[in-house]
Amino acid sequence: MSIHIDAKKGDIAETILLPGDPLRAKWIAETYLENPTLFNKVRGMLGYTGTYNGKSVSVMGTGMGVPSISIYAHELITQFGVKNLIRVGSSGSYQKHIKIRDIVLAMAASSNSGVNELRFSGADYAPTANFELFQKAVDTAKSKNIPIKAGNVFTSDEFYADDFESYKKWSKFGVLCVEMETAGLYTVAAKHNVKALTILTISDSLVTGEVTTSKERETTFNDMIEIALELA
Ligand SMILES: O=P(O)(O)O[C@H]1O[C@H](CO)[C@@H](O)[C@H]1O
Ligand SMILES: O=c1cc[nH]c(=O)[nH]1
Repeated sequence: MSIHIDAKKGDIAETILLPGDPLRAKWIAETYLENPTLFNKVRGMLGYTGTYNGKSVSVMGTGMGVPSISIYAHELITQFGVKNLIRVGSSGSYQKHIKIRDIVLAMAASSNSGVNELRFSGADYAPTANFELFQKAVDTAKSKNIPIKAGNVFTSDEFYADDFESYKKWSKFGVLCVEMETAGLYTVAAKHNVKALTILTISDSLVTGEVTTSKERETTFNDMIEIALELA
């Protein structure tokens, strides 16, 4: 047991899917895993382990934002021996050509989060995806005929930005979309020499104003999950 995860060593698989929403974790476990067993409900952050195509896989919510996912990633890696951390999240599009329900692989994460500025004494650190997981996700998507986009994403500390228009600077510099955890996840994984990848489904667009419902964000987005599960 760690401070935030009520499990024993061995209860959690080496590969874990990490949605922000714990109810999406429950939906993934109940929809895709054989014999899912609940290993955590501390703070309602539901975590399950089951099998997918005969391989042991876990799924657990992370909550929202860099501090929350950093706590869970740290404990999963250091206390439970997790080796492959795959975030499956929702994201807002920054580009006209990135449309609702598109899938984006985060090659790298720009951020306005202060944690790495603090960690690296004011210097820049570029949190990047693990190449092996990235390549496997690209190959899996191709074999399943699932179109994907890939590039730089923005990990924001704000969901409701004071200046809505501020996204346009990132958009101009080629950033594809916004979410709130990847820079933290990639940094913690790198620190501990384990693998991480973020797969996102576009849930809304800052460009067009389109949105999906919270129920859709909880229980759809199957293509992203089907790619992630093949990485186990
Ligand atoms: O759908 P999840 O994985 O929670 O991801 C996105 O959704 C939340 C905001 O609604 C943030 O956590 C953001 O990163
Ligand atoms: O962090 C997020 C996630 C989805 N949509 C957004 O606008 N921001």
